[in-house]
Amino acid sequence: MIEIKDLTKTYGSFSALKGMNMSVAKGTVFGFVGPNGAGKSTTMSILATLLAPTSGSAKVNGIEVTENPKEIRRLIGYMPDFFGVYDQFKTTEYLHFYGASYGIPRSEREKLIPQLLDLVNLSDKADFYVDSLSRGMKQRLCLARCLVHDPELLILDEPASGLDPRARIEMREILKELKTMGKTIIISSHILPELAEMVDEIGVIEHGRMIAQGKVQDIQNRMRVKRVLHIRLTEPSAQAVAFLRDRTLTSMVLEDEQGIHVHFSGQDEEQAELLADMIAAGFRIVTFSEAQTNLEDVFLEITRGGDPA
Ligand SMILES: Nc1ncnc2c1ncn2[C@@H]1O[C@H](COP(=O)(O)OP(=O)(O)OP(=O)(O)O)[C@@H](O)[C@H]1O
Repeated sequence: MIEIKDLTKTYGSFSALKGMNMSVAKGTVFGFVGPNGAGKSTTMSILATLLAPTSGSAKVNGIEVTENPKEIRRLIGYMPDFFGVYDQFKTTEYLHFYGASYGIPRSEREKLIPQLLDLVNLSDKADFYVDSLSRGMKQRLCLARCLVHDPELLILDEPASGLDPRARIEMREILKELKTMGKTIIISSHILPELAEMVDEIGVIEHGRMIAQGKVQDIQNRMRVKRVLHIRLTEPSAQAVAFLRDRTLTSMVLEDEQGIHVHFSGQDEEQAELLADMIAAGFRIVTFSEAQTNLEDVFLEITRGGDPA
């Protein structure tokens, strides 16, 4: 659905994108993550045909975005990170306005708009002024606006930003529904653990380059060069700490009231060996577990610098 190759964007002498590569298959929900200023919005604006790239290629459904922007706009629904919502309109009028802009006849819009309002849980606000909606409701209305022409691809720039936890959950539920409808969705966010639950793939962008892309689990596995092990013995043991510090695959061995925490750079086999060796050495182990890493840890690990590959 999306194929980006060597995409660059410079603003004056500043390079916001320095050779972006990214591909997203049809039907995928793709989480676009990266620190502030990494180039997420720039990439999304180029895909949405609102910004011209400096060089490189960005295709949606095989069509170069710069060559046929009109066709691209039929294919995509774009939700920017900042948007205005014409406060003097009522919710229904607002959607009629956008529907009409896409050339959808009134009779069709009359059927479509109640369905869209239902999808984004705003049916009870159909006759309210946009001005009177809460921020979360306005975000949902904006999402409905993106769906008016039934686009295949949704480009959502931080759709959950500024929402309270409850409103974020509501937004997540709507996105899940859109996924089941077969839409391809690119969503940028800083709320990474939430993203992990709903995306099929993530792409991590830093300093204008994609530094890791793949299935959430694969990236997590790749990044788990260092596992954090937690070992609790029947009683604190300076010998166990010394034993662990002596091993080649361990680092940062620390003991606190919860037990011993140790960074471990081996894989499953070596981890099993470590446990067996500790038991053989006579340490009385109560628990030996691996701390779960989540997407937040992965993100921090990756963006700490360097290419994880
Ligand atoms: N119009 C512009 N003129 C000059 N620099 C710009 C312009 N737009 C963006 N930039 C710069 O390009 C870089 C990438 O910005 P972009 O908005 O794409 O980042 P982002 O990853 O979306 O960040 P955030 O998470 O903060 O929204 C930033 O350093 C930004 O300051």
